[in-house]
Amino acid sequence: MKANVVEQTDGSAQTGTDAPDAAERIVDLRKRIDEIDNALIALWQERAALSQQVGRTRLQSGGTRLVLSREREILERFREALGADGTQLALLLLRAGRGPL
Ligand SMILES: O=C(O)C(=O)C[C@]1(C(=O)O)C=C[C@@H](O)C=C1
Repeated sequence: MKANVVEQTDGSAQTGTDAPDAAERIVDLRKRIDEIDNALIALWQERAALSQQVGRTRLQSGGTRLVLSREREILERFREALGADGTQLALLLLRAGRGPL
């Protein structure tokens, strides 16, 4: 393994380049990537909690655990926007909320 693919002593991952300008740019770009990842994690958790609330509300009112037409709508939206990966992502999102089928 190359020395520049291990972690630095401060715990941050190395940039993978020895060129200082490129390393600086990479560190900068990674800041935004980390912000986006944190936002995605928070949104993921919020969505799962909302989905569970919807499920509880429906079950307590005598309704069904799932609404497959709604799931199809969501899967289609993600597929249209992101292609096959979107479908996989939507399947994971749905599972995070309502649990496995
Ligand atoms: O929208 C609903 O009716 C939900 O229960 C939420 C949700 C979802 O996570 O989006 C979860 C389960 C249902 O089968 C459909 C959609």
